[in-house]
Amino acid sequence: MAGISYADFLDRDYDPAADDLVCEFAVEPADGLDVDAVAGRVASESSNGTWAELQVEGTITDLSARAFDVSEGRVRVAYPDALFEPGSMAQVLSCIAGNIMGMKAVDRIRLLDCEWPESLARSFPGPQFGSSVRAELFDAGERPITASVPKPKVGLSTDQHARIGYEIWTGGVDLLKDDENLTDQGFNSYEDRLTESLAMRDRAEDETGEKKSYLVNVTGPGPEMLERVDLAAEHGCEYVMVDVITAGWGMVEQVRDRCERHGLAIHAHRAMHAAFDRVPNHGVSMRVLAQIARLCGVDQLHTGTAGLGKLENEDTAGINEWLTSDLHGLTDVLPVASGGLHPGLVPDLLDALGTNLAVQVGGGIHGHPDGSHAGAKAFRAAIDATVEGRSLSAAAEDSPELATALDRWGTQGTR
Ligand SMILES: O=C(COP(=O)(O)O)[C@H](O)[C@H](O)COP(=O)(O)O
Ligand SMILES: [Mg+2]
Repeated sequence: MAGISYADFLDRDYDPAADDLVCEFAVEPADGLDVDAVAGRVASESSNGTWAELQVEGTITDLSARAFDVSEGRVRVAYPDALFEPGSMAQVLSCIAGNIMGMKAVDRIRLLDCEWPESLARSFPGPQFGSSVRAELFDAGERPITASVPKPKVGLSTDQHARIGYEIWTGGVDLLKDDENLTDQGFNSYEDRLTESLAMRDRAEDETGEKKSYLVNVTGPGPEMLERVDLAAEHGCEYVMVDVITAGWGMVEQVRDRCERHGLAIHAHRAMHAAFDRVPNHGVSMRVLAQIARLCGVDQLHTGTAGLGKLENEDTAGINEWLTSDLHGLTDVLPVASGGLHPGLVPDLLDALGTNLAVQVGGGIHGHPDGSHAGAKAFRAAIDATVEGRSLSAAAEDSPELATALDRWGTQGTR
């Protein structure tokens, strides 16, 4: 028998094994504690220690995490592979972002980044399609794919929603998208919306000769979500949309599994992410949330607008780079820029984020003085011009809709 206490979880000489999960935390020690004391507590509480000294025997300490790289305000912790249930994001997060977030020993603690070893990463499915949808589904060439969410975000009837779909699709947008809080309400039921919107999609495809699709929000009570996925496939949709944070990662894993049976792609909306990542130095970074989403297998993920739109963003470009770089052979994720965008922001957006992207616009299309169809044309004109290297003012000479959008919103960011 040997005693283990917090201090035993700090080991500056530890050299992480190839299959360790290494997590980087920012920590602000509470009054009276130094960073070493906090580092031991973080590794302990997130693996197999507690506040009291425990008498343990055998190899149980093989499952202990080790704080090995400790500097002012920063701690890196290595977690042994055997600590984790393969393929269970809920279990992984209960370790690395669980009790430690509420420890009195720290005033603030933020999980900043993770280095995912191959064994753990490959125990998750990863995306099925990722950024290949741009070429494979939409034949989009060099341009980003485009999406639009009808506004007002809730309250439109099914008929109004589907009609707006028709207007934006025929105006040149690729994807109609449900909003995060539109699911299956009395004013616009899931199944009616799905069938009526897809009927409009078929019409828009016939008229434009372009592929169109629909990001239908399947978020809901657990078993219902899977039924909604089945319905989306039955009715010939290529995607489902999931509010991944509010639905929970276990549910995302189930949806991913069901989508594979049907060959459906997953668009991930991140509503509520800011509850985890907005307060500086506390919570879980958007970078880590994006990593989790990729492992769980979403194909598209909202990652912000590089500060141009209406919502706070954390390092959109860095997160997008991570999502589109190799991760032990897992498929990439197509980043989605959304939130307060309008046509005048497209050049700065693509300059900051490149074109391997989906760009999603709500108010910047439906707030167009001449309506949603004109708004969609203005947005598409801005995308095409930017990709072709033309200025918006030059493009506006050929596109009265773009000229009107630029008169209304200029090229300024939103808030
Ligand atoms: O409704 C919108 C965008 O509407 P609008 O285009 O009118 O602003 C989305 O929910 C945001 O994408 C969320 O933000 P993020 O993409 O940052 O998660
Ligand atoms: Mg929204």
